[in-house]
Amino acid sequence: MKVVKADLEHVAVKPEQYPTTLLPELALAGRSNVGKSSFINKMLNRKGLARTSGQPGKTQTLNFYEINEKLYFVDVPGYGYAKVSKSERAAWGRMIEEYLAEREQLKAVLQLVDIRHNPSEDDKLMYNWMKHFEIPVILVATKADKIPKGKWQKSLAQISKALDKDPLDPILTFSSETGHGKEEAWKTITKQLKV
Ligand SMILES: Nc1nc2c(ncn2[C@@H]2O[C@H](COP(=O)(O)OP(=O)(O)OP(=O)(O)O)[C@@H](O)[C@H]2O)c(=O)[nH]1
Repeated sequence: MKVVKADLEHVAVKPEQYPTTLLPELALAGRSNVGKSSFINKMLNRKGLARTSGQPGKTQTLNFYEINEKLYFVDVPGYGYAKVSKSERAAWGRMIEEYLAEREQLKAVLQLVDIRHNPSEDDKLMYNWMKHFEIPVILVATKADKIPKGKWQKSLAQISKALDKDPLDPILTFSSETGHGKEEAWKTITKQLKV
């Protein structure tokens, strides 16, 4: 998809602050530091739109990016960041759960995992939880430039196995560094969201 317009339109911590439009939404989830902000910026051709900090755990709100007046990317705060307190973690859980479990406009979740590592317990919990709620998941293995291309398939197979991935959920490779996987990701997203 050619992105002609992309802006952060809504920042929410509760449902009253969600957009009132009926555009389809794609939520983006992943461990802190997995490369979510970099993914968003690359997909939207906008360098500084989503913050890339190198400091994990920064985003604590649901950020709605409206794209071409057709769909939203919803940036969900990264999970599995060790330094947040128990109460912060609980608040995070409630906010995310409220959104993921109840939002009508949510058509799919794009879950990012690092291609170099086996999925963490948090990755597995998140994936299983989405499957429990019957939300389609698009898995994206990030930082693909960090391992040789010859190892990609093996890593994808390992990740799929560890997550007990539903065969219907696509798994793609991506690099924000090189732009690899961008077209495929857009194809998969537009198909899933029917936009
Ligand atoms: N080599 C390489 N580095 C990447 C890639 N994607 C992200 N990074 C680096 O990984 C670090 C984390 O990236 P972010 O995009 O800030 O990660 P995030 O998931 O948004 O982090 P939080 O804000 O903590 O949720 C940064 O130093 C990025 O430059 C990639 O595809 N390749």
